[in-house]
Amino acid sequence: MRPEILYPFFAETVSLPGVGGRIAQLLEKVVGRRVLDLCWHFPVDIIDRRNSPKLGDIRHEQMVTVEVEIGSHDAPPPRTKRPYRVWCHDDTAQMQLVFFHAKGDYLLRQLPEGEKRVISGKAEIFNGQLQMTHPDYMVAPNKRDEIPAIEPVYPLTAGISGRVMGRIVRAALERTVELPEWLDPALKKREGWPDWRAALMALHHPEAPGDVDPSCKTRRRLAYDEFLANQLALALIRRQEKRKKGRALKTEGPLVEKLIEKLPYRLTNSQQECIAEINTDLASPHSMMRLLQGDVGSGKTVVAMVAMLAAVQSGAQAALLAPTEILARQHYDSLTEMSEGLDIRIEVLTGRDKGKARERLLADLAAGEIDILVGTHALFQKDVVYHDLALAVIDEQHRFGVEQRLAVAAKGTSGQGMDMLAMTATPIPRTLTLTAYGDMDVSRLTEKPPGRLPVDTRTISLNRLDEVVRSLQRPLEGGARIYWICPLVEESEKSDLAAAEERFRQLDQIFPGRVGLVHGKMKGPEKDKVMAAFAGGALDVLVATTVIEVGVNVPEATVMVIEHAERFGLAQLHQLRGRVGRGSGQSVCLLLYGHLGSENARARMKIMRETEDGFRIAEEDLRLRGAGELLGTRQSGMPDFKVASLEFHSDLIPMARDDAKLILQTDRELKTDRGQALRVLLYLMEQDEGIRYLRSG
Ligand SMILES: Nc1ncnc2c1ncn2[C@@H]1O[C@H](COP(=O)(O)OP(=O)(O)OP(=O)(O)O)[C@@H](O)[C@H]1O
Repeated sequence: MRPEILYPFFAETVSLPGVGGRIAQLLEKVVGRRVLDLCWHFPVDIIDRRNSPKLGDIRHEQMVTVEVEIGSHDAPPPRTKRPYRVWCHDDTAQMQLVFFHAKGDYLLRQLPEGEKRVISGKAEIFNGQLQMTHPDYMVAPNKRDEIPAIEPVYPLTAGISGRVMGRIVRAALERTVELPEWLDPALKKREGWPDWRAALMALHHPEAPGDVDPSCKTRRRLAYDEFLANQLALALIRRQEKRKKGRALKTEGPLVEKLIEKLPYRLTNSQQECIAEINTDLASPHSMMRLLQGDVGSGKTVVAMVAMLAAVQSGAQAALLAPTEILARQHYDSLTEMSEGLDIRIEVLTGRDKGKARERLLADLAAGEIDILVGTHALFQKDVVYHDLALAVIDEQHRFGVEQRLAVAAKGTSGQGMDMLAMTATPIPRTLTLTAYGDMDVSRLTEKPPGRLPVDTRTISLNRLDEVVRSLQRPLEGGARIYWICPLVEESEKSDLAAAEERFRQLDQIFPGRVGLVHGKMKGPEKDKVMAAFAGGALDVLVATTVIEVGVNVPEATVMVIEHAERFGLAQLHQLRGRVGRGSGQSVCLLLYGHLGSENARARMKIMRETEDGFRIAEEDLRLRGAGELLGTRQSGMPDFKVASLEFHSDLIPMARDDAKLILQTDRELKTDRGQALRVLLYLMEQDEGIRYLRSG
């Protein structure tokens, strides 16, 4: 149960003064529903109103607070678009105050002719005339104090102005209370970190530009708190899993032997090493928590299959969780193909399966008649009951946080530990794996199957689109298959779709009957049909939005065209490029760029040309990642943090991990004063799933 001291933090924003239903709704979109969410809504900049020059000294676009005398009002004739203007002056110059859609009476009251006023806002010089449009503040000189010297600038949403957002956040902060200190005093002292509430207040009341810098000390304290909560939660869950009686699976047996015998290729050394590491875990009576990290196309599927067969030949079941329906079905197809002649039953279950068929499948699953179940999140819904699930494989390009992990663990046979194998193609740098996986063990596929040629990557301006399209003729005649990826347009799936549809029509005119289109808004079966046609060679060009997840495996595809490549993050580009170069043919990746406005975009293109090494790309990605600049960063499979930023604070992660470990060694059930405070922290950061494993205290 959430401690009472935190109640104010979890109150709804509508309970705040000045927040009605409409504002609460708008807030929910960008910030969230609760007071707590407002606490984490930090300013990104400041407005400094301390500059108070004479009118004659003002520069264009300067933020100023000036004392003036109000002159004449120049109201526009009715029903014209002209703005309302008010003249004012000091002893050096004149300035025009400009108001659109203004109410004259209101302005006459606010700015009576002949009176002094203090005005604050951004001044501009327009055709030689000094003016200020919609000043932020207009007060009588004796109320000058009402104008804040420095104001925080918050990220906004349409419908809520900066002023209103500032007021709402301040109202939320007033509700907050000091919380017991959960930090180790020595650490706090060493880092020079403030108390928790003081840190929160300071971040919302910046006094200098440095105070809104995410790497400032105050922000680091709160980031550390969040990492600490994350690491503690993971450690608690891991401890709980370890407490369960694990089971030893038979890693050697007829199924695995047969599979390896009939594979059309030899396993790479790297695959063999990973299989050996996994086998050691499976064969031991402890639960496995392992991450299989392998670059795109490194052959993770067969490694997972070997592990799943170990479960099956031990008389138990295995499940494979894929991030999307397409991938679930693709995994299902490739596992089914691999299992030919093995006499096992593999089935697939996604959100699409409903009614009688689903019921039958669930009945068979509960009866133990299904050996391997592949699917999406539907695998872990409440009514899905396994006969005896021993291994869950999570092929994960998406979030795999604490909650997801618990949902998976809940499907094991009661009281028994379950083995978990997470697979990721995102080569996340080591420290970062800690945030998603805690101290999970890691196996790495460092080698790609032999005979793969490097992908020839080129960057080309979108201005040369026609040329690019023409150049596809040759490879198509040679039997190549081509992916054409249309970019994600921020927050408007509609226009994504429109762009993709237009490109589809255009290409279809040039290569009639050979082009297919898949996008996120399509129904599952429709998508499958197009994918199958492309995989089978009935279609040669596949136009797709990136919503179509990236894990597809069509070894015959050798050309990848990515439109507006500059809009993608490095990790995503790498993933997409990884769809080609999976067979023995020479592959090409064409990165079509629109506008390489930023340094960063140029750097990303350059790195893509230079290397195919996923680890190098991941490091560069992290280095270059401008917060919010990249689309689709969520796909990297990392948990979302509210305060901490992987870009600025990742050095704190190992510290938090060690701290969490030590805490649980010395205060196993979080019973000491600090332990109690840490419980509060876990609830505050909404990482409290692990608390239920503590003896009450
Ligand atoms: N040892 C091997 N020798 C030759 N080909 C292999 C080997 N292992 C796997 N493959 C083939 O390589 C291709 C890629 O394998 P797989 O789909 O498992 O990659 P992956 O690691 O899942 O990559 P991604 O994350 O990009 O989907 C498949 O066509 C598979 O049959």
